[in-house]
Amino acid sequence: MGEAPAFCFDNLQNGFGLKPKGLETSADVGDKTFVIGGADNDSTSYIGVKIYDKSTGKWVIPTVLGTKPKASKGHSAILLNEDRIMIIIRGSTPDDCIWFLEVDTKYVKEQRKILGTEVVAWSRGVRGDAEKPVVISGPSGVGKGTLINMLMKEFPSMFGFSVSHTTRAPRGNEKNGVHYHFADRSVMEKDIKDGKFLEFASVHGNLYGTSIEAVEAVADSGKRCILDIDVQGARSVRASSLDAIFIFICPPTMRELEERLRARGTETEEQILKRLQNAEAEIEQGKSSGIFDHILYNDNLEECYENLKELLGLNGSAPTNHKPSPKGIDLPLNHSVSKIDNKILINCETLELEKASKNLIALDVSSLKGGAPGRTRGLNVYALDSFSDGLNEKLS
Ligand SMILES: Nc1ncnc2c1ncn2[C@@H]1O[C@H](COP(=O)(O)OP(=O)(O)OP(=O)(O)O)[C@@H](O)[C@H]1O
Ligand SMILES: Nc1nc2c(ncn2[C@@H]2O[C@H](COP(=O)(O)O)[C@@H](O)[C@H]2O)c(=O)[nH]1
Repeated sequence: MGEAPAFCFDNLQNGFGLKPKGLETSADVGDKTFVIGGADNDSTSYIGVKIYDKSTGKWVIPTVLGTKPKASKGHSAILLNEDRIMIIIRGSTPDDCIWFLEVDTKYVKEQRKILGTEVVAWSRGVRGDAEKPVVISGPSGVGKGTLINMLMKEFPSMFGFSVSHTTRAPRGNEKNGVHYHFADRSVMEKDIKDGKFLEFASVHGNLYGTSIEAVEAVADSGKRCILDIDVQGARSVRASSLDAIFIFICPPTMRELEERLRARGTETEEQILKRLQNAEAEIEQGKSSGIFDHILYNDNLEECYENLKELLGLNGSAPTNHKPSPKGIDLPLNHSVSKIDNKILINCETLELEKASKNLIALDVSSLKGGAPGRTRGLNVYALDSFSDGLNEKLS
C-alpha cells in the first residue's frame, strides 16, 4: 500500500527568531514537531533544526550533534521508523544529497541523558555497505600502533586512521593533526560537554578521546576507519551505534611488554610503571569483558600481522574484497518525493538516464546500518521504469 508523501511544509510560527532561509519542513514524532530548515542557530551556512513541543506549547533549540548539512535550495523530509527523518537536499552534490536527522535513536536518547538537553544528531547517508570500522585496543606498548602502521602502509587506499585528541604532550616525532590532535584539557573538556566526542577516557593520567569529526572525516574519504583506543574507550564505542569490529591485542608476557615499552624509550620511568600497572587490568578486561570480537597475541610481529589481515578479510597482499564506494546520487534540482513502505520514490523531472522512460529513482531504506555518530550506511539506490511496478535496475 502506498502512503501519502510524508513531508509537509511548515506553517508553524518561527521560534527563537530563526531566520527563514529556503523551505522549512516539519515532521511529528510523538508530542514534538521537528522543524528543519532556515538558518542554523550558530551559523547561516547550515540547515537549522528547532522543535515545537506540543505538550508545553514551547519552542526548543536542541543541541545538534554531528556534521550538519549545508544550507540548501530546499529539501524534502520523510519520517522513518519514528526515530529518524530522512532529508533529501535539492541542488546539492551527489555525495551530499541524502542526510538523516536522528531524533529518537538509541544514540540520541543516550546523549539526551548525558547532556541534559534536547538532542538531535545528523548523519550523512552513504550508498552500499561501507566496511565496518575497526577498533584496536590493548595495553600500552603491545604493538597496536606498529600493526596499524603496517596495515595503512600496505593498504593506503583502504584504511584511514581516526586521529584522536589527547591532553598528553607530543613525543619528539609526533605531529599535531596526524598522530593526535594535541589539546588543552579545558578545551577538550568543553568539547566533550558539547557532545563532540564519540568516546573519551582518562588513560595513564591524561585525557584521550575520539571526536565524531575524526570518524566522519575517514568515512568521507571513502576509507575504512581504524581506531586505536584503550579498553574504556572500546567499551563506550561498543555501547554506541558505531557498528565496528573490536580486536584486542595481547602481549605474550608482561616481561615482554615491559621490554617493548622500555625499548621504545618514549616514556619516563614513572610513566612506564604506571602503564605496566594499568596493563594488568586492561588485559584482564580485554580477555573477559565480552567487548572484543577477537583477541590476537602479538608475539611474532609478522605472524600477528598476518592474523590481523586474515580477520579483516585481507588474505595475501591484494585487497581482494575492497570494493570502491558507490557513486553518490545525481538528483536534478526539480524532483518530488514520496514514500511507499521502505522505498523512497524520487520523481525526477530532468534526470538524464540512458533510457528516457526511467525517470524515477527508488531509495531502499530497509537495510540501513550505522548512523550517528558517523555515517548511515546500507542505502540502496535503484532506477525505476515509471511504467513498471518492480525495482528493475540497481544503479552502480
Ligand atoms: N611483536 C613485536 N615484537 C617486538 N617488538 C615489537 C612487536 N610489536 C611491536 N614492537 C615494538 O614495541 C614497541 C611498542 O609498540 P607500539 O608503539 O606499536 O605499541 P602501542 O600498543 O601502540 O603502544 P601505545 O598504546 O603506548 O601507543 C615499539 O618499539 C615497537 O617497535
Ligand atoms: N579511549 C581512548 N584511548 C585512546 C585514544 N587514543 C589513544 N588512546 C589510548 O591511549 C593509550 C596511550 O596512548 P599513547 O599514544 O599515549 O601511548 C593507548 O592505549 C591508546 O590506545 C582515544 O581517542 N580514546
